[in-house]
Amino acid sequence: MSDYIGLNLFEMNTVGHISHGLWVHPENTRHRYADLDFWVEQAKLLEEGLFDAVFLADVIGAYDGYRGGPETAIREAVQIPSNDPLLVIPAMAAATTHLAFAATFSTTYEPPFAFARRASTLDHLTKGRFGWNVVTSYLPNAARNFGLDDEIGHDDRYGIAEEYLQVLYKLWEGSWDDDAVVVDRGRRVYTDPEKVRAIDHVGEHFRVAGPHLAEPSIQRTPVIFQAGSSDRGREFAAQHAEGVFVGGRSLEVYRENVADIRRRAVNHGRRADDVKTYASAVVIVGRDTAEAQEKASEFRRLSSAEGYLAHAGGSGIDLAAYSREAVIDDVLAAEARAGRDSGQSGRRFHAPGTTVGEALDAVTAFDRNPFFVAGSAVEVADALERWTDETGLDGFNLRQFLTPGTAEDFIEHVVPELQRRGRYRTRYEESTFRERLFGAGARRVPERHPAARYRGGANLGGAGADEAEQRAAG
Ligand SMILES: Cc1cc2nc3c(=O)[nH]c(=O)nc-3n(C[C@H](O)[C@H](O)[C@H](O)COP(=O)(O)O)c2cc1C
Repeated sequence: MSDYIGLNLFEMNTVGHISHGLWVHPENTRHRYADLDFWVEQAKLLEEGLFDAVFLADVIGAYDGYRGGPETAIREAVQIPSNDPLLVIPAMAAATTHLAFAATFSTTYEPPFAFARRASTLDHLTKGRFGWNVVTSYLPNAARNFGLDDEIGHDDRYGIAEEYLQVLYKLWEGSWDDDAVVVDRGRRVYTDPEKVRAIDHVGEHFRVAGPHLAEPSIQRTPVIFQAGSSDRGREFAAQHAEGVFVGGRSLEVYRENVADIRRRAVNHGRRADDVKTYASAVVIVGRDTAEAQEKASEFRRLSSAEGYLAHAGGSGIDLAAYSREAVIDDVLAAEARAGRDSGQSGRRFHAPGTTVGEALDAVTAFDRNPFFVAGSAVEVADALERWTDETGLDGFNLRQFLTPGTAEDFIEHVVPELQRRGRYRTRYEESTFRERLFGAGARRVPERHPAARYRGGANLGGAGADEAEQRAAG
């Protein structure tokens, strides 16, 4: 593990991502999210601050579970209005040379072929600085936007995601040889057809002929991120992810979850350090403790409890509809009986025995996050060091209160402090995303990653071969 603490800015192409209500703050510029200059300015700032990456979340539906409709989310700008995360990346890439870009895209609703090409295009345009956060989506409204009456069941969504990745790996890794493009003007051969092949994938969910339309990009497979917290989600992450967002109620639980994901990765034939682990960092920094605390009070005052409730209700469970004394476990059991998927919300709403009232307070209070620091640069750096050293985490996704204020403050105050301690880079070295995480030369996934088995056109064809192998592996 590198001594450097990894740092991504947690973003979304929207007004209100996770700090609800703060768009009203006079210094917040979130209302500019639809202006390309907003993204270019941010990218330049983050590159000055030597960040690893900007990480773009995404959802493809409205949060309509709270009070029976989307009105609160719409009024409070809770992830709506929102724009496509992929489309702002080329502009940010053109304004920078090192900063990487991880964007979220769902495996549940759009078939894989078009996304394979979009991702390859982004990896080309960013010169190997593209990463993909694989999600299966959790909003019931998203299902209705894509022709379904309701969400596909949680584990079935992961089943689809497995096959989705198989198709992508075949296209990215197996369809074109590295030396396929020859650009031989004399012989009039642009690409050698012998070195480009169909994938002829026939599976339970997808039939994709190929060949891939994009030629090999620098990384081929983008750096894969994942944030699953269920058992199924962790297994998926352990097989595929190179960066994992870990959650937990306390430092100790983070430590267990980091160890758990590494153990699972090893069980899948990977190395423990093939997976980088990240936590959300909720940081408010000031020139001194008092200034930081003052900012925190102001953020508390401007926060929107309704916005947080609309966000929490997006999974289809409206906690506010229950009495404060009700116990979460009973609520989730009742919701499950009513056919609603309570897995994700259940984990979000915390420990067994928690009441609805306690959960509502936690959901609406940013300072209940296990990693919350409002303090001086020294205090913030102390906390970042302690957490990485005591949990095995590799880095953090910095949550924004103000744009660009949160990142500016962090870069002005915390970055130099971490650099003094030898815990933060003083210049970029490698500029592809995977090399930034795994060192010089690691542009492509390693041999032990499941994408590598399609290299050179091996193992293409139906999904049957993969399934037989998985069964044999137990
Ligand atoms: C830091 C972080 C970022 C996430 N970003 C997104 C996102 O942008 N879009 C999305 O649909 N889900 C997102 N999720 C939800 C996860 O993909 C996942 O569904 C959730 O953690 C529950 O895990 P499970 O799917 O294994 O039940 C995120 C989760 C975390 C912890």
